[in-house]
Formats: sequence, structure tokens, C-alpha cells
Amino acid sequence: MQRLILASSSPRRRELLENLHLTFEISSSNVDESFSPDLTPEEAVKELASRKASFVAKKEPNAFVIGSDTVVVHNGDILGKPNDREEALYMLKKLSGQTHSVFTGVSIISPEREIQFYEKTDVVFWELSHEEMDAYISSGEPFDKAGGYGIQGFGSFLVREIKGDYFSVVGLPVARTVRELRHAGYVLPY
Ligand SMILES: Cc1cn([C@H]2C[C@H](O)[C@@H](COP(=O)(O)OP(=O)(O)OP(=O)(O)O)O2)c(=O)[nH]c1=O
Repeated sequence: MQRLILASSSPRRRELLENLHLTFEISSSNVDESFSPDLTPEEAVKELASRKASFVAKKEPNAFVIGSDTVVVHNGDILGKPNDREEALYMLKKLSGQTHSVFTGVSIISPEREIQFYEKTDVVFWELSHEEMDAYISSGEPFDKAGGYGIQGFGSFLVREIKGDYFSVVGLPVARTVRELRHAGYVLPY
């Protein structure tokens, strides 16, 4: 019997994987999320996804483990999660009226091998007024999210257009993930 483990403490990633009708367990991974500034965003998200999956795979060598990491990139700057109101405001001002890219990296570690990939989605924001940014920050939503917003929640009012996988913006490119799981040798029920 194959076991599948999601190496994440993100409730959004859990919900996205639940949509796929797969049986899986959750194990959060406590890893250092810093990375070298020499890495490109695609390298950085794959590296962090791999660190998260490896943390769990070391304890569970017979399971299939999925790790994932998301960052927002605007004009070459990589934006992680804002630590306070000021940082959240800085990010929203930067993204207002502009196009940015969301990179989500995924690592699948099977008993035999590791598969890494990433998805890039471009997101266009409406021009935001000070009142809108203020209300959004006061909702508390920016703080546990890369780039300081969540497309799936209240933050949906910020978004004008997207090009790419919506689910990757939320934290896990699910369609690509099932396909890569199959490549890794995981037997899907469909
Ligand atoms: C841009 C964007 C990000 N996010 C979230 C996805 C990720 O949970 C988070 C980025 O942080 P991550 O470090 O990728 O993930 P995490 O710390 O939340 O969870 P874990 O490492 O345990 O798997 O930002 C949204 O929920 N909606 C969005 O629109």
C-alpha cells in the first residue's frame, strides 16, 4: 500500500490536495526558509520545496512526499510573507496597478527518486487606493501569504487578470502535481 504525505502546515495546500480525491497524511516540516540571493526565483522555490519534502522523507523513506513553496516576484524582487503592517503596505504599493509573477515550486520524493518542477503564473493587480490597501491590511489576510495577499480570499478584489494556473497562486499547482505523482510511480485511483 503506497502512502502519500503532504509536507506542509498550510491549510490551503491541504484543501487543494483534498480536492484530488487522494488519501494522504500531513506532516509539517520545520526548515530554514532562507536561500542564496544568487538563485533565480524558479531555483529558489524548487530548492525550498525540496528542503520541505526531504525533511519529511528522511523520517518516512517508504512514502511519497510532496513539498511546495510559493514566492511573488515583481521587477526582479522576490517577496515572501510580510512581517508587519509596513511591510504589507510596501508590498501592496509595489504590486498596485502592476503585473507580477507567482512562482510555486514542488518537490515529490518517492522511495526511488525526486521530481522537482515549478509553475509560473502572471497576475495583474488593479490600481489600489490607500483606503483599499488599508482595509485589506486591517483584515489580517496579508500576513501568512507570499506577496502579502491571498487571491482566494478577500484579496480577490485586488486582482484584474491572471495568466497561468490559479491553483499554483494559492499554493499548489494541482493538475501538474497529479501528473508528476504518476510519473514518480504513485498509483492514482483514476
Ligand atoms: C500569492 C498567494 C500566496 N498564498 C500563500 C500560499 C502559501 O501558503 C504562502 C507562501 O508561503 P510558503 O512558505 O510557500 O508556505 P507556508 O509557510 O504557508 O506553508 P508550508 O511551508 O508549511 O507548506 O502564501 C496564498 O494563499 N494565496 C495567494 O494568492
